[in-house]
Amino acid sequence: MKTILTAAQTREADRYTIETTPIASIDLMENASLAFVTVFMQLYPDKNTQVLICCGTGNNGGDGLAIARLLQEHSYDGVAVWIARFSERESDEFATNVARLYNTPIPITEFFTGDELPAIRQRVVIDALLGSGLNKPLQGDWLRMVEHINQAGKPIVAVDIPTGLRADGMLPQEEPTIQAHHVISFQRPKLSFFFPESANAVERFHVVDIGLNEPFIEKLPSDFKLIESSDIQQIYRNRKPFSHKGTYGHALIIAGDTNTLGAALLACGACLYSGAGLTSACIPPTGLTALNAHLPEVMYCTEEELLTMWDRFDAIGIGPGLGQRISLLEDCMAHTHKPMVVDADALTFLSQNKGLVDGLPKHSILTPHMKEFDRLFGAHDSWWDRVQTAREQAMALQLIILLKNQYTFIALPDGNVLINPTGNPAMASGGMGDVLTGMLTAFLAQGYPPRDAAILACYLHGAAGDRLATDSGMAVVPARQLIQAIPSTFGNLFPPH
Ligand SMILES: NC(=O)C1=CN([C@@H]2O[C@H](COP(=O)(O)OP(=O)(O)OC[C@H]3O[C@@H](n4cnc5c(N)ncnc54)[C@H](OP(=O)(O)O)[C@@H]3O)[C@@H](O)[C@H]2O)[C@@H](O)CC1
Ligand SMILES: Nc1ncnc2c1ncn2[C@@H]1O[C@H](COP(=O)(O)OP(=O)(O)O)[C@@H](O)[C@H]1O
Ligand SMILES: [K+]
Repeated sequence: MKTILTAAQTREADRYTIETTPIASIDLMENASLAFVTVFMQLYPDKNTQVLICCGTGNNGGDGLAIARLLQEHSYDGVAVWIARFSERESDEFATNVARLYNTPIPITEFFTGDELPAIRQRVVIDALLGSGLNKPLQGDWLRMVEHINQAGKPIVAVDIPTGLRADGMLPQEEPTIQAHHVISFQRPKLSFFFPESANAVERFHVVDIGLNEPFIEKLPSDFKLIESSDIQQIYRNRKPFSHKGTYGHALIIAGDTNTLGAALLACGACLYSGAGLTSACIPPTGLTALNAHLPEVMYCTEEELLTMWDRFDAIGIGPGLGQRISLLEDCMAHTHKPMVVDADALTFLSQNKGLVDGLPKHSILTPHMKEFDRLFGAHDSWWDRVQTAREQAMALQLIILLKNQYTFIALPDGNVLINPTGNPAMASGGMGDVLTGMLTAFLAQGYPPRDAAILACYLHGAAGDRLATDSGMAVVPARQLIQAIPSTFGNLFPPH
């Protein structure tokens, strides 16, 4: 897992690296600029691309100047530089890079307060106006320049962070920023990239290693950790020789009502395809034919039969499409003390009966989307506040709260908040959450501790969606199709020995 840093911690890591390694600040800037250029050249391999690099006079601007020089050295002949001279101050590294740039043929135009800004004719703009040194909202000439660049309608590639965007997670809704198509960020993604309020500023981000001291970074205190594929490799257990269905647990999905049976089928399908040894479905009798037709591997269980069967299940997932059958949640809580997965209608029921939340088995996994979360824990104006509440409630209630979004936040009882990096907007369609519930239940049934089950399910759910969107070119990924992609996603990540 990678620790996500605040802007202040990044400066600390910067300082520490310079003090303890034989590398000068200007060379660190050169590393960063080289790393930027490597990714930029993959994005825009045509060396005839006309590129305008807009620089401030701090270190972000210093990066921009070095990038201009490096692109020119790589035979990009149409590079031009603008320098925004709206501040008296310039950093030492900026000054060094200006001097270096004057030894090249690259045209440089400087703009002072009130200067008119010419039309932008280049094909791509690199934004190196302000970086993580931002300490107030944009205004005056800075704001005018940022709006001018956005209005040019050209693809923008931001250096480290789009100008105007705060690095940390607390983001006011209305602050103007550069609207970047790509952000090439140094060493770590900024925390703000994972919050929906940054959607206008960041379309896609890439992270490049610039050589900051990793052991130092990983010791810095942070509540936020980014899940990586190596975590999944560590957690996931391949299926064993001589194992049988009993090895992989018996999962129960309590879901569906007369008109919402699809949700139950999706959750059961996901549970089956995620490797539960046995899957049982407690659905209404009207759904039996559909269950047999669509998922013959899944067993049916009536509400009455449940009364004598609770002990047979290794894990229970409850809620998708449960509708009027919601009293089953209380039955379930009365009879099982194992961590369970609580989703959808079961969450709504909890928000109407808040006293019940305390009675959930410890380390149960709650999977609210934004609206379900706010119904349960109160309205929130920003995602930062919502994530803070998730963190506090996960600790107070000793539950795992999966706050679902493009980047799902996994708030753990120990106060850590894990961020899942996989998934994409092709997955934004009904039933996707039901699939996640099925996956979570399957991993609990297979004996993964709840924290590991949460990490595995979120990561693989998103990774399956990414495979379909990226490798198979699907613009929209229906939930049913995602289920079918689960086994091959496992297979690709963990090839059998
Ligand atoms: N850390 C690393 O690992 C490495 C970092 N590197 C690079 O350094 C970048 C950070 O550089 P930085 O600290 O010089 O700040 P930067 O963003 O250029 O701002 C400059 C000055 O602008 C000002 N200012 C602030 N807000 C403002 C506003 N709204 N409107 C107007 N002015 C505003 C403020 O000065 P003040 O106004 O407070 O005097 C601030 O000091 C980082 O993003 C990365 O690109 C790499 O080179 C290599 C290694
Ligand atoms: N833009 C997106 N990028 C990645 N994942 C997404 C995106 N939109 C939705 N998802 C995922 O799809 C699921 C949606 O859950 P939910 O809203 O409960 O769906 P439903 O109730 O229709 O089953 C979540 O796991 C969420 O992370
Ligand atoms: K920038």
